[in-house]
Amino acid sequence: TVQRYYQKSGFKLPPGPPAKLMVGNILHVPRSGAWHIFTEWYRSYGDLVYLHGLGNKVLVVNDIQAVNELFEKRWSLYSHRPIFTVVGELMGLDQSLALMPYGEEWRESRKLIHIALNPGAVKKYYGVQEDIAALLNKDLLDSPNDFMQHLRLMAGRIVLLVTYGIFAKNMQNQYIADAEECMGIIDRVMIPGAFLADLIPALKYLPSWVPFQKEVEYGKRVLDKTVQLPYLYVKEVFSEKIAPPSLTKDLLSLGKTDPQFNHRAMWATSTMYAAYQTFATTATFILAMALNIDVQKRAQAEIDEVLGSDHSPTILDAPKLPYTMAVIKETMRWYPVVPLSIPRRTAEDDIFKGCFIPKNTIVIPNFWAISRNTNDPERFNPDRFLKQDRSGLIPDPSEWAFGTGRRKCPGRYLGENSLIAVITGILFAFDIRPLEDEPIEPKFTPTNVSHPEPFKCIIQPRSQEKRDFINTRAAAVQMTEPDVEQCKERDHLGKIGPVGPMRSKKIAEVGFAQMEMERMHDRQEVIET
Ligand code: HEM
Repeated sequence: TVQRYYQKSGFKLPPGPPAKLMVGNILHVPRSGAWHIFTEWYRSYGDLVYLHGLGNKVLVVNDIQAVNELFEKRWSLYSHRPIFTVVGELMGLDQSLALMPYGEEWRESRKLIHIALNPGAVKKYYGVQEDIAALLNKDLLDSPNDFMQHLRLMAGRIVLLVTYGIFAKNMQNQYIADAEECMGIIDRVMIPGAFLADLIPALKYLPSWVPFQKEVEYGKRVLDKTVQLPYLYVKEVFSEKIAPPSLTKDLLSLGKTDPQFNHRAMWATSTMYAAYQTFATTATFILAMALNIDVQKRAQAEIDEVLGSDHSPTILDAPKLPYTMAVIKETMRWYPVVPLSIPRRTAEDDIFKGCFIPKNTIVIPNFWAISRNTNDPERFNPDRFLKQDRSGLIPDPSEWAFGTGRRKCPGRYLGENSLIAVITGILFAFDIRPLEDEPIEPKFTPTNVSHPEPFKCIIQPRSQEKRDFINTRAAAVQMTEPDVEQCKERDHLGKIGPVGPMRSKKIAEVGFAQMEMERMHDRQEVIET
């Protein structure tokens, strides 16, 4: 079909690596960490790289101007999401705002989430974010070697507090544990092509008897729990008039009771997966600081000079700390944690830069290539964001690392504030350095949200005074975890029935297709090597 349209339109498809054999070149893309190979292809083929195979069409866009032109100016064509057969259709995640197709339901859900996440509304969470940053510092003081775990808890705590008003004492908190499990699954399966059923949706109807179906069932169960339980908890305490401030409380206060609203509100508030991005960015920051002591010292000197040593930074101090803010921007540029964003899908055929882009093409903005499009890209250099004349320089990551156009990240203000609270708080209190006998080799996970692989470094309070300060500040935080018994699945599940429309009855039949395609994939590799 592509060929026919292409001939009819008289325009060429964008360039790309040649399709090979039956399965085409999509299967040549590593199933994860694809941004590296995409960026190599960018160097060979240019801003637009086209891949196709098995009836799938993928356009990788490697240039920020081109991404803006498509997603902002041509939003009506470029605001759909791909159909993720496995994680979306089969597990049910296509009911969430992030994967929903563009349209009325998406608009209504986005309006709801905007109530709590717009630039004005997020101000009411400054205190919560600063308190969580203070608790993080206390955890880093008590067990610095577990810093990755502490960053995870910090990120989960912020999203849980903002969306549901629930404080989590530790990672064993039921909601955090469910969300972690859920995010692990999403991360593994959300890369297009991670499951071959995503490439060949029709195969989900083939008969099957193998483990893939179990993964789908399991994923769906975990997703249901993660979405339902905290929402239902807030509903319960809201009816008792004891719900603390939160996005869910704001929505329940609208007084709508119809099942459609309930369903929409529950899915709109289920943004726990967003905690992963905050965790990934702060972990990247720790890594960058351990590798760039001079940058760290300069930011600490700025914080000391502007704020003195007995006043921990607040989010409102950000404008007074330009170098520290440049460190945050450079962290987001040096390693963009969502290197391929969340892809889009074309609603209709289009012509762009003299090339034909067919309807239903998956469009992937390659943030990784964009982040490398600057002088000496591997060097961690915050100064690149301080130059007076920024023309010709890489744009500020807040203009691209959260996406662009109508589906740009609605959590960006909240996310940026979390980064400010946490990063300035750590720089204020701690020195970070590598172990003397164990140099750090930076490695990142090849997952959809990519973060540093575990590494070792020393995180120490900068002085006895700072140590005392960390303890006093953390002791001042007044938060308690709600009764865990109320979080238990048995209290809530089943009260409102299935979370969404009934899913395909053929779920049980996907496995065989998956296995068959895996075998084809393996065979393909054998043929090529
Ligand atoms: C450092 C933190 C974060 C980064 C780097 C980030 C990045 C992104 C990116 C790249 C997208 C895709 C946008 C596009 O298609 O153009 C996105 C979407 C989204 N983000 Fe974030 N995000 C962050 C934090 C958050 C937070 C804290 C929340 C909510 C509490 C959130 C909620 C969402 C939602 C709901 C979407 C889907 C929007 C839609 O499809 O309409 N994000 N984010």
